[in-house]
Amino acid sequence: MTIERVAIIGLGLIGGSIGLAARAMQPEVATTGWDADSDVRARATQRGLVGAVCDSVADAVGEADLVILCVPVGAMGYAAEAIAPHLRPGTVVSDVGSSKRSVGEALTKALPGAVVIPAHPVAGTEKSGPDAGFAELFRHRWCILTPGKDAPQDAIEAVSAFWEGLGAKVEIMDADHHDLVLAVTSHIPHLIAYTIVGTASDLEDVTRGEVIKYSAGGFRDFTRIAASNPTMWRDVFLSNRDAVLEVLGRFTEDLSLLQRAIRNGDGDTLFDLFDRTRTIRRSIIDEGQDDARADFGRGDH
Ligand SMILES: NC(=O)c1ccc[n+]([C@@H]2O[C@H](COP(=O)([O-])OP(=O)(O)OC[C@H]3O[C@@H](n4cnc5c(N)ncnc54)[C@H](O)[C@@H]3O)[C@@H](O)[C@H]2O)c1
Ligand SMILES: O=C(O)C(=O)C[C@]1(C(=O)O)C=C[C@@H](O)C=C1
Repeated sequence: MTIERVAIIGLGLIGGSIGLAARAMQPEVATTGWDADSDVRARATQRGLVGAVCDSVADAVGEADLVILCVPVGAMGYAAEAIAPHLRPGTVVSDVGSSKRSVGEALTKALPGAVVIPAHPVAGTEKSGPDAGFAELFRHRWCILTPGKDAPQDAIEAVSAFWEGLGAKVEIMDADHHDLVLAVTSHIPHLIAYTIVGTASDLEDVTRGEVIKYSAGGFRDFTRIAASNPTMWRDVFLSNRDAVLEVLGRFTEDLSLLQRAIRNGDGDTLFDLFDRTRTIRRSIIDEGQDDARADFGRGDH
């Protein structure tokens, strides 16, 4: 199948970035969009996030070959129910949710008989809303597709080609495996950042303002992550509960080992871990996974 018309539901950071990227890199594809928030629709029109920002969800999706739901994970089921009566036969429905098992189930339930190809672009920033999107967001970044085993191959290929056309690299994965991997690489790191910034803030009285005053280094990096969208991340943790709790259990065990090493003056344990993690950081840089962040200034502001 060929994708000639794409509808984007939710015109915040990710939906807006898809629209801008498609308009810049696949100008032959017509883009429509809709957002539940009228202020977002107005701003999306001003910024030209999609070719046409529609006044109704029906107008946005009615002619689409591909509809991409770009709303918080907890709203995916509602968004799918809203588009369901307006889809024509053959339209492929996808999403960009950060967790995949529960979203896939919600979409399949709300859209019986429709072709559903869940997706997750592993690219983003701590910003949100219609002003946050930019066309280069997905360049050189992974987009993971988690189609069910009965998903038609031509739809998988069409969605893959669309993402590759936005500059992304595509990988196919089982939804449960995705949720475990992303719990390790994305969800727990965000939880750790939220925790340390919250703990530091609670200690403000003890340190008499010095937490903020001297937050030039590592702590500042944590505050960027901890500034991420609260609605989005609440939904991610509630939707990926099992994998997050499993990884969190392992993490707290490892933290306890470090606690014991510090108490016992066991420098070898500390050094061995820090040496190993430095190697991991270097291998990530060598694989070029930091290129896009460096190129497009997504880091510290
Ligand atoms: N932010 C990231 O770094 C990142 C990266 C990859 C994937 N994601 C996923 O992308 C999705 C969107 O995240 P975002 O960062 O673009 O959020 P965002 O807050 O920037 O945008 C979400 C938009 O969805 C709209 N919306 C909410 N409910 C809706 C509904 N029922 N119908 C229509 N519009 C609705 C909101 O008004 C908002 O404009 C989430 O599922 C998130 O897990 C985010
Ligand atoms: O770079 C960031 O700020 C992000 O948080 C992006 C990030 C990530 O953890 O890597 C966040 C959530 C997504 O689902 C995908 C990407």
